[in-house]
Amino acid sequence: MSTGDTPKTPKLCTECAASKACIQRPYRGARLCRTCFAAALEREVHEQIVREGMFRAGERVAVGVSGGKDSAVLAHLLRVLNERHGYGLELVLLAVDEGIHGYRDDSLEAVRRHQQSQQLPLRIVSFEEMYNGWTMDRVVGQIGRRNNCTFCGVFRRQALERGAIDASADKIATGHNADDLAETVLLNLVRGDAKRLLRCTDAVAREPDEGAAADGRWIPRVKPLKCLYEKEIVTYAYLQRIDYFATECTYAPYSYRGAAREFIKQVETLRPRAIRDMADAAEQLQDTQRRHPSPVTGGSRVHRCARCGYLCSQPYCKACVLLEHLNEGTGSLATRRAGTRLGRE
Ligand SMILES: Nc1ncnc2c1ncn2[C@@H]1O[C@H](COP(=O)(O)OP(=O)(O)OP(=O)(O)O)[C@@H](O)[C@H]1O
Repeated sequence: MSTGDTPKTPKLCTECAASKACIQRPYRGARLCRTCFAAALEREVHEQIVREGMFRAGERVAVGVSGGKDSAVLAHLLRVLNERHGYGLELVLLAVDEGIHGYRDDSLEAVRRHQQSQQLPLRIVSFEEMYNGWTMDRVVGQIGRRNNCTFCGVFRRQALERGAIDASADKIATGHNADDLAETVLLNLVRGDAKRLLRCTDAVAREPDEGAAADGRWIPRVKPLKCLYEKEIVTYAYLQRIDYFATECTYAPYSYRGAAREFIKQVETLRPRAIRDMADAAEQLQDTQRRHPSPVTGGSRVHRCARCGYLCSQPYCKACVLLEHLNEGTGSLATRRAGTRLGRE
């Protein structure tokens, strides 16, 4: 046999030193086998939940599910950990139908399959019902493909909030992972939004954000998967045979976030730690700001939107401003003016 044909010895798991490693963890570099990896990931998410004091016994938690990998894994993990560690939570799946034909209708099928496999109650709310017939397909029909993600993000945030209130939930859990957080840090940086930069990596939202409250209630949001890399979530889903909808949103290629994602993926290939380090840097800045508060990054005054009553930092909330523009046929101007005042008022 020539040297070129020498079979490679499989790398063994650094934890048990017995089985073949299936993944190299991007942050600390450990190579783990299937069993040790799944155990480590579940332990880390549990530790994160406990460390951050994410939940209290008896709470009803609305798990935001889109049919994608992150929220499918989140729903699975919360159910498993809730049973294993006796958190005492009541879990309910909450899906928002943004009205994107050929994307959300298919991914909602995956959500319905998750409901069956997880045996959890499911609630679906839609843009069409909440925003007077404005599905994302209609929004794009008016404003085109550029900037439509702004509408989707603002409306979805409020839709999740309203759905959670209808479900009498105490918390909203989302499947944001470390890659999502790194993208958000970068986007806030390039937008020059120092306030959001400091709080965008919180595992538990500490204060209400735009659109994040109604009827005097504020439902805190939690991100139990914030330290996991996308690659780890995909591997875990594969190992646990969690099925999910893998197609990208029809409108994603035109988004600003898409550019940030590509950049971060490139950086990750050179330095895998970079993803977690970006979020850690934002957290360190936040710690410094708490010790030495500055007017630039301090909390903004929050009050009720004069139209719908949701909390906002401007006279009207962003959802109302965007909706008003759509109704007047000036949606493409809206992203420049969102958060200021309504056209006629
Ligand atoms: N249509 C939706 N309905 C309910 N929750 C949603 C919806 N879209 C997103 N979310 C929540 O917000 C999180 C982050 O959403 P994002 O748009 O970044 O999708 P993602 O990173 O592809 O996540 P996923 O893999 O779960 O789709 C999701 O994990 C989920 O918890």
